Amino acid sequence: MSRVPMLIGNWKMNKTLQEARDFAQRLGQQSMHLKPGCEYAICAPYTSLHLLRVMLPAQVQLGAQNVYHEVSGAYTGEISAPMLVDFGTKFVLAGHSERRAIFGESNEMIARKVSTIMKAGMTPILCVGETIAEREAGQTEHVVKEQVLSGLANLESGEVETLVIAYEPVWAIGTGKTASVDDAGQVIGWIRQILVDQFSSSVANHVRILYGGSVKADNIASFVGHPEIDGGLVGGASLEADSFVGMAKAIEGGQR
Ligand SMILES: O=C[C@H](O)COP(=O)(O)O
Repeated sequence: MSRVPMLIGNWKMNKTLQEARDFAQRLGQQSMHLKPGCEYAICAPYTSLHLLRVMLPAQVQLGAQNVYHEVSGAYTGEISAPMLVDFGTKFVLAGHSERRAIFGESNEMIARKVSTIMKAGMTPILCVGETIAEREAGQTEHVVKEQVLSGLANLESGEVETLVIAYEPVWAIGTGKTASVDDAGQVIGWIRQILVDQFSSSVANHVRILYGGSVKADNIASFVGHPEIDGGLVGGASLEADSFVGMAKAIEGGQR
């Protein structure tokens, strides 16, 4: 089956309101380049969500970078899924390697977030990927399998087929080093096989699996051109509207 490719920006902890406004204005001026054959979203800091909801071109959906698994209560500093739904948020990242490494999120916590996001009617983007030490020790397949299976542990098959997975080798994030298209395609192929074994071929064929790690306008088409890779989760290159549009054009111009 053919899956609609995705271009998802992750701003991480970047942009004041003025900077977010400048981005949205510039993107709006070029929105004719955001063609319907691809799905677009920006995962912004909470502080920019309202502004982006108002200002982003209609083709670009709203995403958040994190959520807490409880709905309300005494959890100082946290944001719940219903609060994100209020802003019109469609996607929420779960298990980004920066959350795992810097904030100590375990596979179990990530699984709770994934089901919370799904139950609230939003789409989780479950991020998985090995460190350089794990890759060099030949553990990539094992690590990714554990992250995928534990991340999805609280979902039914019908829920799994609507979610998005992002394979982001930790050593390729923000470093300028990308995985080769073949290596990324191989790991994403393993992930799809895990979904076949655990759920069914039909579920596995629906799930979009993205590559992330130093993706930009001049390399995204080669990733999306690989039959297993359904788009990009992009950090640095999503911060400028021109570069976001450059990636959209590259996907549109690529062979898929
Ligand atoms: O979520 C995005 C990834 O961490 C990739 O970031 P990057 O494109 O800056 O390498």
